[in-house]
Amino acid sequence: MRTAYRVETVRAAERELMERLPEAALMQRAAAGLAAACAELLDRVYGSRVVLLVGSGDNGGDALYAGARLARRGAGVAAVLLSPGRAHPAGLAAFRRVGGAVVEPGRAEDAVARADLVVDGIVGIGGKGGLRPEAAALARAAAASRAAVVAVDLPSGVEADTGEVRGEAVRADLTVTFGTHKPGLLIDPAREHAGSVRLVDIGLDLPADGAELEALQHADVARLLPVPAAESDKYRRGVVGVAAGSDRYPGAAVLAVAGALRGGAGAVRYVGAAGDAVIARYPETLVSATGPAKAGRVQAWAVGPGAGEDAATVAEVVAAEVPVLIDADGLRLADRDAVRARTAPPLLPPHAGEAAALLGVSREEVEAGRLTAVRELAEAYRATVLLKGSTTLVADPGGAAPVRVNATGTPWLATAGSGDVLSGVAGSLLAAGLSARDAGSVGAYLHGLAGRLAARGAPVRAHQVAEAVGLAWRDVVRG
Ligand SMILES: NC(=O)C1=CN([C@@H]2O[C@H](COP(=O)(O)OP(=O)(O)OC[C@H]3O[C@@H](n4cnc5c(N)ncnc54)[C@H](O)[C@@H]3O)[C@@H](O)[C@H]2O)[C@@H](O)CC1
Ligand SMILES: Nc1ncnc2c1ncn2[C@@H]1O[C@H](COP(=O)(O)OP(=O)(O)O)[C@@H](O)[C@H]1O
Ligand SMILES: [K+]
Repeated sequence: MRTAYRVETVRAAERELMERLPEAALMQRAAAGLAAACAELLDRVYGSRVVLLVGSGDNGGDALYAGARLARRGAGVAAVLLSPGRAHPAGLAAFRRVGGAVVEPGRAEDAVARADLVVDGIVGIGGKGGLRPEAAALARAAAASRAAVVAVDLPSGVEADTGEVRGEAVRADLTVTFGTHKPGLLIDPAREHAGSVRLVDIGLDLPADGAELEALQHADVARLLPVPAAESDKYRRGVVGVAAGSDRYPGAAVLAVAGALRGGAGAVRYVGAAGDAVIARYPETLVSATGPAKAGRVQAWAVGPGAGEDAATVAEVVAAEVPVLIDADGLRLADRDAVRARTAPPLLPPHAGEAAALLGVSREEVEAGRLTAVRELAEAYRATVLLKGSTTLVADPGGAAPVRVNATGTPWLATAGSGDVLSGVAGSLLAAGLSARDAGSVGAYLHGLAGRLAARGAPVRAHQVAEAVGLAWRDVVRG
């Protein structure tokens, strides 16, 4: 499991560790990791041109100490000091001792333009809001130059705790972060500014139950996948009910069933107007002619994809005793009070547009503040909410558990019907006995990986994503 902690938790762990260590030891650990990552990126340190962008806090201190290390290895290192009188004194002294140069005011953008590597030590976890104007000008110069950009701890200007980017921010090729990931490194739009992320262990002791975010890895997913035992039969493996599709949108039913057949349940039962289309494509489906309430034994329902205006079916599913997933048209048609009144919180997987409609805000607002949006929705609907998109987030109501983040996906998944496949996969996992939180996050993990495997860098259709879920499953199990 990969975890990310909020700034206040990082600072508390840092204080506790500093009491036991000699002065500046932590910063030296950070700088050593940072310099090593820079050296790797440069390939040849000797003779390379490195420019440090140095703010007035400890983030700038890290950059200065790392710059001193690179200078000792023969790089030509110059520092741009944003507030010359307030740069980290010991870091600056160490940098000057090895012959590091300070760039004169007025020459900074020119130096950045000619650099091989720019180290962004403007601001780290002490940052507030977007970059101030002088810093923003340097970020633009770095983006315009051919230099590689390495961010220290975080790309300057992004919000560490939320992943929001409220103004201008540095765009890095690599971010070297210390002690733990910060939420902003895993959630868009900030994640996109970070480039690839390398974590340097500086010995911080973080509380096991205090993470803000967690990201499942292959091994975590492998442990959660439902695997039939010797005594299993199709009922024990779980029957998932899919209530989807309409005369107008029969394809959504086929795609949701395609996902459900590959999500680990023992059988898929279908109710709705698209029974003929479903059975033609998937003869293994149990098609019922009734509504959900009379359809027969089901351990979980997935309702909503392509449902059109069929509010009655959605209401029957919302009233069901078993776990339910409510998606797409179902999100619009479901009665909020009935959703909130359920004993077992349902799983709701909106995309940003659907989430915006449920919250009564704009889509842009949801995309700019994904973490806030997913938490608010989970509270408003007393539901486990899976907010889809470039970084998928899964939040439980109550706010106590870390939000799960999934990054296995690819933008190729932004294709019509791929969300219907996810509904089927996650519904199937619910029927197999996973909690809403696990079904959502394991479903998103498999679906994202399936998208990647199916696309391999080219356009992909939703059906191919469903077909690749088995490949993703095997990939996870193999480790
Ligand atoms: N907390 C930890 O565990 C460790 C922290 N270290 C480093 O220390 C950093 C935190 O240092 P600080 O607390 O001194 O804070 P920072 O250096 O992150 O930021 C504070 C400085 O940034 C300026 N600033 C704030 N918002 C700005 C904006 N929007 N535009 C331009 N400038 C802005 C402030 O005026 C202040 O001078 C970490 O990010 C990391 O790089 C490491 O040295 C090792 C351990
Ligand atoms: N930029 C992106 N990067 C990664 N995954 C994405 C991106 N955009 C969309 N997706 C994924 O693609 C799927 C699209 O679902 P959805 O928007 O509901 O499509 P549809 O309604 O056509 O089925 C979701 O799983 C979502 O997370
Ligand atoms: K930084």
